[in-house]
Amino acid sequence: MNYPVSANERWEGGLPGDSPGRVLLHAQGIGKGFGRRRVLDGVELTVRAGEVAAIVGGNGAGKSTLLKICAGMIAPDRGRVTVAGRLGYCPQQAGVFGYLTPREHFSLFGTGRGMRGRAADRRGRELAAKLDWTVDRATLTKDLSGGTRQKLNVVLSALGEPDVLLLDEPYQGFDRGSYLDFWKNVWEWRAEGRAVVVVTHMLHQLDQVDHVLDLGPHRGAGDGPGARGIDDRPARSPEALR
Ligand SMILES: Nc1ncnc2c1ncn2[C@@H]1O[C@H](COP(=O)(O)OP(=O)(O)OP(=O)(O)O)[C@@H](O)[C@H]1O
Repeated sequence: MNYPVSANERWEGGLPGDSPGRVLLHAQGIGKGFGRRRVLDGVELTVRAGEVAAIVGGNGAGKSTLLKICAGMIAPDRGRVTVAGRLGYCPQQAGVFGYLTPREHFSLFGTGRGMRGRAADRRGRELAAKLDWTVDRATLTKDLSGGTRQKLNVVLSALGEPDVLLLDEPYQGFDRGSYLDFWKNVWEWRAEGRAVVVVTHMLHQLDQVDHVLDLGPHRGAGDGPGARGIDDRPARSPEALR
């Protein structure tokens, strides 16, 4: 998806009151089910330039499903998603190749986004360094540790300077220092005017994000969807979510 946001488009979901940036991601009335199970129902998410949104909820609440819909990986049953600009998506399961090195990934993914191979390699290593990862030339991706493979996943999503970053539990396997580095990157991306959406089970950072979309606890099949729609107020404190 690479649709411009038209100035006269009428959003139904309401917009954050005091955020200056233009809308970069707008998910409107999203509904999705699998078989008889409704997972998402009427979910709204609006993220402007320079904002960070967190998607929280219990296992099976539909967080990854919503992100995949926003990334254009799967279609919603109802509703629509509008993305302005370039999109970077970090899936929960890394889509990487075991017999390529990380640097080969940088070139491959970067050139796919219009970068020159060398520039992509350089930028990939810069982004890796920001996660405290010094990339060597020889190690194959299959031989990376789980946390480092996940860093590769994050770096690949951020290559090509996307306007909208969708990150699905991106720090799995990170040590504490790398976890803090990751959030530093998020604040930098926000400062650069990107829109960042993070699916997370970690509630510590929620008082620092601009929006929290709480998809509620997973209640099991038959209890209806966990999705309750966007909380488009300023982010609640972690205490409020417990
Ligand atoms: N392709 C699919 N086919 C059938 N059911 C699916 C499919 N994808 C997801 N589901 C179901 O939809 C529900 C929501 O899944 P999803 O992965 O979005 O949850 P989640 O909130 O990301 O969970 P977790 O916190 O465990 O990662 C689950 O019950 C899951 O089994």
